[in-house]
Amino acid sequence: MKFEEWKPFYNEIVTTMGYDVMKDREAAEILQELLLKNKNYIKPHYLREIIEGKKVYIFGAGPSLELALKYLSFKDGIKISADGATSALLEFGLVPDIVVTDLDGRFEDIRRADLLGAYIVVHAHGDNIEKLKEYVPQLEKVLGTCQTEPLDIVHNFGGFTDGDRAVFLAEEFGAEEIILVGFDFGDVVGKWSKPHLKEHAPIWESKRKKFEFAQKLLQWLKKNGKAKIRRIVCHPIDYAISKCYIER
Ligand SMILES: Nc1ncnc2c1ncn2[C@@H]1O[C@H](COP(=O)(O)OP(=O)(O)OP(=O)(O)O)[C@@H](O)[C@H]1O
Ligand SMILES: Nc1nc2c(c(=O)[nH]1)N=C(CO)CN2
Ligand SMILES: [Mg+2]
Repeated sequence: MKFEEWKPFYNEIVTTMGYDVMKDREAAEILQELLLKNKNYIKPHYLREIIEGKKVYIFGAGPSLELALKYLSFKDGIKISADGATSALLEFGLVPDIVVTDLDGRFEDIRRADLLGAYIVVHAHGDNIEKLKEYVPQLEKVLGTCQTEPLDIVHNFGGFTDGDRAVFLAEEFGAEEIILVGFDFGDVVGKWSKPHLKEHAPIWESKRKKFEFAQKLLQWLKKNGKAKIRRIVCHPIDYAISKCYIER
């Protein structure tokens, strides 16, 4: 997505969510300085090499993620986890190829994924500056992103929440097919979404607004992008069996 296409979405997000544009810009500058100082940033073409022309599974943190990980194998594609979903993948013995995060998932798991070979796409925004300062120096292979104007080594491919940003990233780097897993949205937030959640939780107001933007952005991309985007849905049949299928 070009920055000019992203701008109207961002303006609406800032107005609805009450974000501070100057702080979002400051976060992007801080992330760029941290990456230059620690020399732990990667060039975007690394991601193109692994994504272009491929089937890409993108894992969100919705409640159905557990059933999908239990009953399906994801061997025939590249795996991108959105933040908290990284913990679930690791729990099921899968290592994501790429993690997309604003660093509010369980950091031990994000760092473990990095050490096991994943590229970590770290997003800078006005409300995660302290996390950037603490965690970015501990990572090895980072691609920086922001939601304001892109900088030399901090990119903006479009997208808002970790989940839909991962989808915009896959589109940007030429994925042929994108399959969403654990993208339930709805009224229940999956327990992997936040480190303090022990169980799936009823949705709170700011998260509901985030989900609305995420869904709107995904609709836009389905219409305007090149990749075919589909979703895996999983329903429990009884305590031992589940039915998972790809939505048409
Ligand atoms: N029901 C759901 N519960 C949790 N995540 C979901 C759900 N449905 C879809 N998702 C997607 O999975 C992604 C998981 O990311 P996660 O919740 O860890 O971080 P996030 O986007 O940074 O959210 P927040 O800003 O609230 O921390 C979300 O960004 C969202 O796009
Ligand atoms: N300023 C600001 N920007 C964001 C935020 C956030 O909490 N604050 N959360 C995001 C991920 O959902 C993406 N962008
Ligand atoms: Mg997050």
